[in-house]
Amino acid sequence: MIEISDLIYTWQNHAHPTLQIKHLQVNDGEKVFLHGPSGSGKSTLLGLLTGTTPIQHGSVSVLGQSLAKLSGTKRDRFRADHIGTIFQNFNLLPYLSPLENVTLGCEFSPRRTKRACDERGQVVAQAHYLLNALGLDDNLLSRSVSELSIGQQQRVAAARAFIGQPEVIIADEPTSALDADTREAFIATLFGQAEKYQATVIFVSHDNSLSHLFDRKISLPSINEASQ
Ligand SMILES: Nc1ncnc2c1ncn2[C@@H]1O[C@H](COP(=O)(O)OP(=O)(O)OP(=O)(O)O)[C@@H](O)[C@H]1O
Repeated sequence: MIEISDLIYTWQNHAHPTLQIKHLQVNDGEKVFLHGPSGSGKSTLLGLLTGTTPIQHGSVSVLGQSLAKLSGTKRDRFRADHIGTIFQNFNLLPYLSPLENVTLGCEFSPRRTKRACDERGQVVAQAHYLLNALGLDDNLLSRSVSELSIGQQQRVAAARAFIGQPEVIIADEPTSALDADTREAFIATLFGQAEKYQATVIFVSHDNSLSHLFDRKISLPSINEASQ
C-alpha cells in the first residue's frame, strides 16, 4: 500500500508549494491513472514516491516504509528493491541489447535478482521471458536497442521495470510517443504483467481518454488552484 498524509512540497525559489496532498491511499494491486495540467506536480509526486526527491513535510509511506525516515542511500536501495519505473524517454542504454537493458533492472538489487532466479533459474532467462511476454520477438533480443522502434523500446523499458517482481510500477507518460491504438494495446500488456505479479501501477498521462482503463483516476489541481 502507498499512503500519503499532509504532504507539502515546495521547490527552491518557488513562492508557493507545488504539491499539497492531505491524504491519499493506493491499495496493493490497484491501477491508478494520475492526471493534471502541465506543471501541477505529477512528476514531482513521482519523485517523492520513488524516493529520488526527499520529503520536506508530511509523510509518504510505500509498502509500510516511511520514506522520510530513510537516508538518501537507503531510499535508493528501497527503490531498487521495490519500485520499477518506466519513463517517457525510456532511459535505456542505447549501446546495449534489450536483454542487457532488462537484466540491468536487477543490477542494484540482490532481492530482485533472487526473485528473477527463483522464477526462471537465471536473470537473463527471466529477461528473455518478459521481453517475449511483452511482445518482443527473439530476433530482436540481441540487437542494440537503438535499432528498435519507439514501441519496441517501450516494451524493453516495461520488461526492465517488471524484472524481479517489484511491488510498485511507476510509469511517467510512457505512451506519449505512440498512436492511440498502440497506447491501449501497450497498457493492456502492462496490466497483464502487473496482474501476474500483483503489482500496484501508478501511471501518469496527459491523455484523459486512457483513464477508463484504470481502477481509479487521481487529478492534481493546477498550481494556481492549489495555492488559493
Ligand atoms: N527540479 C526542479 N527544480 C525546480 N523546480 C522544479 C523542478 N522540477 C519541477 N519543478 C517545478 O515544479 C512544478 C511542477 O512540475 P512537474 O514537472 O512536477 O509538473 P508535471 O505536472 O509533471 O508537468 P508536466 O505535465 O508538464 O510534465 C513546475 O512549476 C516546475 O517548474
